Amino acid sequence: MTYLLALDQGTSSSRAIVFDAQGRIVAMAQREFRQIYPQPGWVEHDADEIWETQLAVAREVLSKASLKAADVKALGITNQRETTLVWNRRTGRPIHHAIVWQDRRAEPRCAELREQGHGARIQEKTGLVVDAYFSGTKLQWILDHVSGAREQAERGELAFGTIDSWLIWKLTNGEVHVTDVSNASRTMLFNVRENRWDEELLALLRIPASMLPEVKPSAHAFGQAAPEHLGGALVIGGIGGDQQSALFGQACFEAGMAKNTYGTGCFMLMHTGTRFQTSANGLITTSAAQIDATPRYALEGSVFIGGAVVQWLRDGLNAIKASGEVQGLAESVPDAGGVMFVPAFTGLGAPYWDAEARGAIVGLTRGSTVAHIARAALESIAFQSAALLQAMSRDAVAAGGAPVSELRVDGGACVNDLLMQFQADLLGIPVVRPKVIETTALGAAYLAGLTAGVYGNLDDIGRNWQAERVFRPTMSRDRAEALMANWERAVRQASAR
Ligand SMILES: Nc1ncnc2c1ncn2[C@@H]1O[C@H](COP(=O)(O)OP(=O)(O)O)[C@@H](O)[C@H]1O
Ligand SMILES: O=P(O)(O)OC[C@H](O)CO
Repeated sequence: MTYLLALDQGTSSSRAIVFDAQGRIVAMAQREFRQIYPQPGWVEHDADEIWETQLAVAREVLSKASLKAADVKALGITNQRETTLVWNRRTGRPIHHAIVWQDRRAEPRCAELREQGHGARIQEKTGLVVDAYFSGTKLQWILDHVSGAREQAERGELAFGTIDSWLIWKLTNGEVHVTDVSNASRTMLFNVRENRWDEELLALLRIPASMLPEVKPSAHAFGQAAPEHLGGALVIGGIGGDQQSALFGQACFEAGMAKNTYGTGCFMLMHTGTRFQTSANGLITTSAAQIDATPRYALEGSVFIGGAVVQWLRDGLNAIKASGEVQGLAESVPDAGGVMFVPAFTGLGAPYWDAEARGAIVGLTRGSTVAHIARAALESIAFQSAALLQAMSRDAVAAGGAPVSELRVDGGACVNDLLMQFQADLLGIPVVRPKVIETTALGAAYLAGLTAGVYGNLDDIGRNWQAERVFRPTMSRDRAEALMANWERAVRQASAR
C-alpha cells in the first residue's frame, strides 16, 4: 500500500491525516491549542504550541495507522494562511507570538497605505486589497514594536515565515527556510504575476529581503524532515495554504471550477487557470497551488460568519444545545416566514466589505418563532455564499469565460443537507458534496504525492474525486431571485452606510 501524510495546521487545531493513494482517510488525529487575545481585536498563537501540537498529532496518526515513517511516501503541509511569525535564525526562537490572520492591529497602517493611494498598485501586483488580514503589515508591526527587531532584521539575523515555513524550519532543524506560492501570495509582499518577492512593496513596508523564505511551487521537494521527529526521514513534498489546498483536494484544476468551504467562516475559490485577473466585484486574486513553474490563479471571497452563526444560536441565543440540532429546528417550519438574518457580527466580508455593518434580524412578525430565526440563520450562510458566487460568475463572464456551473463543497457545516439544498436552490446550479470532505489535508497529500511520483499528473488525482451527494436546484428562478433581492435589502438595513 502507498501512504501519504498530511499535516493540517488550522486556526484552532493542529491535525494530521494519513491517506492512501486513492485519497481515502486511513487515520486522523487532532489537537486544539490556545488562542491568545491580548487586547480587543488582537489574536495571537504561541508558535511553540503550534509546533508541539502538530508534531504530537503527526506521531499519533502514524501510530494509529500502525505505520512507520518509512511506510509513508511523502509529507504534505497545509496551514492557516497569513498568520505571521518572526524568529531568530541562530537560536531558532520566535521573537514574538505569531500574529493570527484575524488580528486587526495593523489596520491603522493599512488605512494610511490606502489614504496615500497605494491600493491600486498593490492590487495590480499582489491581487489583494489593502487589509490588515494579510501578513505584510503584521510583519511591519513586529519590526516596529519588538525592541531591537528592526536592527536585528537589518543585520540578517531574523527570519519571517507563515506557518508552513515555521513547521518546515522545525522539521528540518533549521536547515530549510521556504514557502510556496499559495502562501506567499497572502503576504501582500509577493508579486503574483512575476512569482517573486516585490522590492517596491518591501521598501514600502520597510521589510529587509534577507528575512524572507525562498518561494517554490506547491509541489516540490522542499527538504527532508529530520529522522528524530517522526521516527525516520520523510520527504516534504507539498505545501499549500489551506484554502488553495482545499481547491486542489477538490480537484478543481481548471478555469471556472469552484469550491466553497463551510467552516467557522466560508471561503469560496474559483480557479482562473493561468490567467491573472483582478475582480471588478469585490473579490481578491490569489495564487492557486502550483505544480510546476507556471503560475496559476484563483479568485477568492470570504464570509466572516458562516458556521459561526450556528455557534451563536447555540451559545448566544441558547436555541440549540449542539450544532447538529440546527437542522431539526430549522426543518420544523416550512420556510423562514419572511425572516432575514444578516450575521454581520464583525462586519461583512466580500463582496460587501463593510467593516462597520452589524448583525440584524429583520422581517419579524408576531408569528415568528425561534425556529424561523434558526432557519434564517442557516439560510444566511447560503445567501452570503450565493453573493460570492454571483460575483465570481460576473468576473468569469467579463473575462470571456462561462458562469460557474457547479459548486463543490466541504468543511464542517457542509454535512447539513438543508443548508446544501437551499444553497443549490439559490444558486440554480448543482452543489456537490464529495465522499472525502477533508479536502484541505487531501490537497496537501496530493501535492506531496505528485512530488513523490505517486501520481503522474493531475488526471491521476482527478480520478480519485467522487461525489457523495449532488444537491440539484428545485426552486423556481423567480423565487430564488426574489429571495436574493430580499437578502440584499436586509444587508442594506444592517449596513452602517
Ligand atoms: N450540522 C451542522 N449544521 C450547520 N453548521 C454546523 C453543523 N455542524 C457543525 N457546524 C458548524 O461548522 C463549523 C465547524 O466547521 P469546521 O470545518 O470544523 O470549522 P473550522 O475549520 O473553521 O474550525 C462550526 O461553526 C459549526 O457551528
Ligand atoms: O484555519 P482555517 O480553516 O480557519 O483557515 C484560515 C484561512 O486560511 C485564513 O485565510
